[in-house]
Amino acid sequence: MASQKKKLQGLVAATITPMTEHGEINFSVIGQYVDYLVEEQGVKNIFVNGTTGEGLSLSVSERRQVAEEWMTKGRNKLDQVVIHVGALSLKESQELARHAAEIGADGIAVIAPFFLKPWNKDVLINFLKEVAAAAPALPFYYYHIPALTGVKIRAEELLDGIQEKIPTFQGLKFSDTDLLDFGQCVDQNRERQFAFLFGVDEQLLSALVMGATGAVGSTYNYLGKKTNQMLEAFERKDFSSALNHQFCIQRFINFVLKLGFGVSQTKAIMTLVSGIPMGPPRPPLQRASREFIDEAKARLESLDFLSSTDLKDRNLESCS
Ligand SMILES: CC(=O)N[C@@H]([C@@H](O)[C@H](O)[C@H](O)CO)[C@@H](O)CC(=O)C(=O)O
Repeated sequence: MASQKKKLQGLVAATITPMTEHGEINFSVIGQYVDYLVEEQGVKNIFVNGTTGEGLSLSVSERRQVAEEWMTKGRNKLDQVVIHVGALSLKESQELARHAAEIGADGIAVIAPFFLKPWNKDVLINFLKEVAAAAPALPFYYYHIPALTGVKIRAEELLDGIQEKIPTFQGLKFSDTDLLDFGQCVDQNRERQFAFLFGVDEQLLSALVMGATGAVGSTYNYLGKKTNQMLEAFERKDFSSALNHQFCIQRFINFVLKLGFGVSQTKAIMTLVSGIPMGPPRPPLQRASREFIDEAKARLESLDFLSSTDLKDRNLESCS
């Protein structure tokens, strides 16, 4: 059985994997990155080697090293470190799960295999169960991201009876816009202590209303502070403020989505906002264009999401 850890809640930053200009992992900035998340963004939980972390573009050896570095640098600073160990190969996934347990991670998450795909719920559960069994003391999270995996098995269906099959099952990371599916996951499991972690940052407020217990996302790397203000407003039932915060966040995400937004752009924005070099993404992804960076920077400034000192006076639509 999974050891009784504190339930994962609040914001969880889906960490970026920093890289050098030569495409190697830049371990040297991870310590600084931890401090930035904790001190500047108020985010103390991380999700390592997921989509944003380009986990599936790294070798198994690199994934192990990245996980170790976050564990080492996060010790006594972070609350929880969840490692994504999903892979196409069950063996690799199990190796990564065992490794996560060895280094003292707080949980593991797994996406559905996306090349030779599971064709129904039972087949998917069997795969997940084999991975979870490799780390029997670690809380297990299913990472539902159908737009990227192409595995469209509804999360509601998957959760039905999952704990009987996977005793360490602890929660769901739901990266999809289907709030009916998400709401039903919460509604049908009310008596269980699952974590329901929403993964579409621009819609988080709606998911909170549906019962999300936390959120995992890329924007919490640099909009964590802002999103925490929304969570606090929601907590004190100040829904009007919570909505203002969400709209503000939406203004930015909507803007970059229209320009074309993904992991490469997240790396560029994080570099801009934190000052920590995140480097380029790994091919096949291409680095964000100069035009994107300039436009995103101007938008961040106009929304007051960049801590430039001289901008306050000419702020047009400040979100602070
Ligand atoms: C498809 C995707 O990358 N979704 C992001 C969101 O945080 C997303 O960037 C954000 O909502 C903006 O659309 C996360 O759900 C991904 C994530 O948590 C991860 O990196 O594992």
